[in-house]
Amino acid sequence: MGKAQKKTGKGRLDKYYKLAKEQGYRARSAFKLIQLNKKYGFLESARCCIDLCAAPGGWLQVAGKYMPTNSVIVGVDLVPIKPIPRVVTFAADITTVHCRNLIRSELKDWKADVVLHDGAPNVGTAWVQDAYSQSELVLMSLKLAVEFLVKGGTFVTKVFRSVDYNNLIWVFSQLFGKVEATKPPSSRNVSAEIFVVCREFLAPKHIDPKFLDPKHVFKDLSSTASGTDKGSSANNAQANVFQPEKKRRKRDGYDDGDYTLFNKVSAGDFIRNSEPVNVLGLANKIAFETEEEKCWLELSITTADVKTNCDDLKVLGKGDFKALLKWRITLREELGLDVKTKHPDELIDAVEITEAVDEEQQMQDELERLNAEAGAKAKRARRRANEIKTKTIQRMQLQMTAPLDIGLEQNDASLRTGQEDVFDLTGAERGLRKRGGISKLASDDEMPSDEEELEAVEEESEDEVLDSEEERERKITALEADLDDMYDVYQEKLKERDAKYRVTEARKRGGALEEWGGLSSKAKDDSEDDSSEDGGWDEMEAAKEMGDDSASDGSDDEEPVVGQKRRRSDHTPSKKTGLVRTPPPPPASRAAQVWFSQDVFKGLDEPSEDEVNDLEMFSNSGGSQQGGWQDESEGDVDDFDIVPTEPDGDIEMWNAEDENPDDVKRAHIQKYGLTTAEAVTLAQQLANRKTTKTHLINDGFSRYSLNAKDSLPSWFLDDEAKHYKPNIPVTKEAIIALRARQRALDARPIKKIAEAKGRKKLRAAQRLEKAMKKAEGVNATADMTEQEKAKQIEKLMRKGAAKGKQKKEVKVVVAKGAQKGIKGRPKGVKGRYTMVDARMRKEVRAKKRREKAVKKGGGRRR
Ligand SMILES: C[S@@+](CC[C@H](N)C(=O)[O-])C[C@H]1O[C@@H](n2cnc3c(N)ncnc32)[C@H](O)[C@@H]1O
Repeated sequence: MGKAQKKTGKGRLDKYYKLAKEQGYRARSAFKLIQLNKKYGFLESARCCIDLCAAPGGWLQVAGKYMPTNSVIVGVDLVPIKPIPRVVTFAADITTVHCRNLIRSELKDWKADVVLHDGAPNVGTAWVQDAYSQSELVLMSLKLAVEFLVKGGTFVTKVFRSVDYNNLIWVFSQLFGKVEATKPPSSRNVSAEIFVVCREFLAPKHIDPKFLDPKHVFKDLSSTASGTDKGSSANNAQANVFQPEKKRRKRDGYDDGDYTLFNKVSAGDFIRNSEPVNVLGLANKIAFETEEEKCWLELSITTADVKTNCDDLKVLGKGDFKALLKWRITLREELGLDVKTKHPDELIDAVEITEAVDEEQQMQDELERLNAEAGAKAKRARRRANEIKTKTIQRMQLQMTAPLDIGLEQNDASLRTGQEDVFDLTGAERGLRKRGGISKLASDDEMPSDEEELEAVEEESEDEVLDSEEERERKITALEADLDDMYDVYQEKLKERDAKYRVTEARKRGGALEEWGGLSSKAKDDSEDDSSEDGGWDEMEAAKEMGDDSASDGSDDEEPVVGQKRRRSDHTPSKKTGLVRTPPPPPASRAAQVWFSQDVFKGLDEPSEDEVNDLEMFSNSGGSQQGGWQDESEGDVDDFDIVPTEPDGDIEMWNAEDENPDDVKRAHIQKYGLTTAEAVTLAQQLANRKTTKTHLINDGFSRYSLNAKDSLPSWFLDDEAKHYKPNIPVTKEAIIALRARQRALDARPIKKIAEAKGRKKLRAAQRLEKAMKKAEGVNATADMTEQEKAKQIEKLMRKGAAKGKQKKEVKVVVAKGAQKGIKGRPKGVKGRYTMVDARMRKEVRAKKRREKAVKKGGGRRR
């Protein structure tokens, strides 16, 4: 058994407690139901469930999660339960009629598929009393269960290991087809609780009320069951002799008419009785009282040991009993009661045989033997399956079999070929071939054909010694190495194919920007290789040709690459021009091709003279910004990319690798503020002195930071980088603060509106300027009086300050009611107006639709 769990203090806050907190369950007990349901699966198919003693509601939450939507869930407890979505709860005592009525009124004539009971009375210190009231509560819950359960339904209850346990199980087995007691892993070892899952409710038409009456169940059942109890007197007597070491409980009390604790038998009875074993088992002492018996004491066969043994039979062991039985046989022969036909030892053998008849022991031995056999068999099967799998993978690499032959991997999406993000085994194979791995494998003389392999497997099953541990280890190591290789090849493929991936990788490595374009000479070689093979880039292109929109995401990302400034680590100056030669970029995606085929990009392939000069200057001076433009003067159009660039903000970004990461972070925070809820939470905690810098630093030394990564495979590390991260709790306040900031950002006008406002301002300024000029003209006029000038200027300025041409307001009059069908101006309407009616609205809308369709060119034409 494992280490005992602490039930107090921190021992309570075990992993299930934490899990419950993490997953939002109200009580750790939720996991008990989850585990019970995992084993028996009663919730998924249930449409109605009653949870008795449900507070605070952990089991209800689980029921709500696992049961189908629209199912009915009712929870009852002495204390009120906080609302849970789609769960009805009552506060009631489950032992009362009131509770029963409440459930009835809720369910009407529905029946429950599952009744749960995790009740525990409010326990005090008297254990026996507590256990009894728990058993009573269980019986009460059973009473409700039998009333509300549908035939075939399930009743799950918690019982305690106590004297009543067997009685309860007996009652359950009278009412249910299957009764199993189990202790889910989340139930603490120190707890005496056990969960009993009763399935297949028999729904008998009439249930004897005694089954549900604590008085009868907990008192009378033992006598009912005693008929089959092994501890009946005769059995006990045998057992006392053959296994005297075992102390048996006297479950059925004293035998009828025998109320004495001390039994004495006479030696004569023992010698003459045809069942001496029973005599030995039942008696406490063999007495030598008659004259004849006293004579037997004088015989040489009656040794001192025999005399002592006869004095107190209850303290004897198996050997002593054997000695007494031998003595009895010899004496009977002396007395002429038996003919000396058999050697006493033979008789003892017979006794031994009788002893072996101890069924319980026999069954246990047999079970142990069978278990051991089954275990060994399973181990052998596992080992063989591993072997076969290893070989199948090797064969697959040699294209001797399809991936579907491997049961496990065939479901693994990462192994499916023909998709962008797959763990491309074809590619892996190519990679291996490049590394000589496949050739190594292929040249391996030991590689068997299918038949050979089958034979080998058969041979192996005959001769298990061949499967030595070392051999297995060696093969597993080889397999792991192969898998690592495949993963590397897969990563390379990914880089070649997916621009997005390259960007992410580049960022991750803090500016390993040579990865950006995948344009190193090696990449070029690879791409050439690939072009002759299936899969890879060609496959993707082919997929796109076939209108595979899903790939267009990645291609969209590539668009900016053409015009962007790139940095290469691998730049070789051209012999002729001294320009930096870079391998060609991967062919643009279809979307990119369409985009760059527009007129506006025409001619961009050829740099102007000035640009070439600039480029030469850059390259000669060891400038690090190249790519994009093609150097046709080489006549090798596809081979070289040259990017003319000017130092700008981007360069700073690309050179970020040289900077101190802390400085970069600080600059980022200064520019954009804290952007994550975790960061805001920590900042608030620091500001409110809820934590200190030292604390945070100490917390930094966690399992995440001290995670040894030596000799771990790269695929594992990549995966861990994605998922093995500290979970920093965030506060409500942090979220509120971030949301407020986001709202403020959202409230800022969008660019278009800001531009429109700017235009408006500009026009107003232009108008004012125009008015001022005119006013100056008026002022300079000599043939106007000062008063006239002032009037004129005021008029001009007013006009200048006013908005542009105001649209004249048109009043819309709906042609209904009194206005319907009238000709001319409607009554009470002044100024410009327009009449509208429902017909007109439809026509206008239809017209607009048609216009739109014609514009798009795809609409229906009439
Ligand atoms: C262990 S808790 C149940 C936990 C629950 N299964 C969960 O997951 O949240 C036991 C509950 O039994 C309730 N209880 C005890 N006696 C009861 C009774 N006679 N009627 C109703 N509820 C009772 C207690 O109030 C207590 O809330």
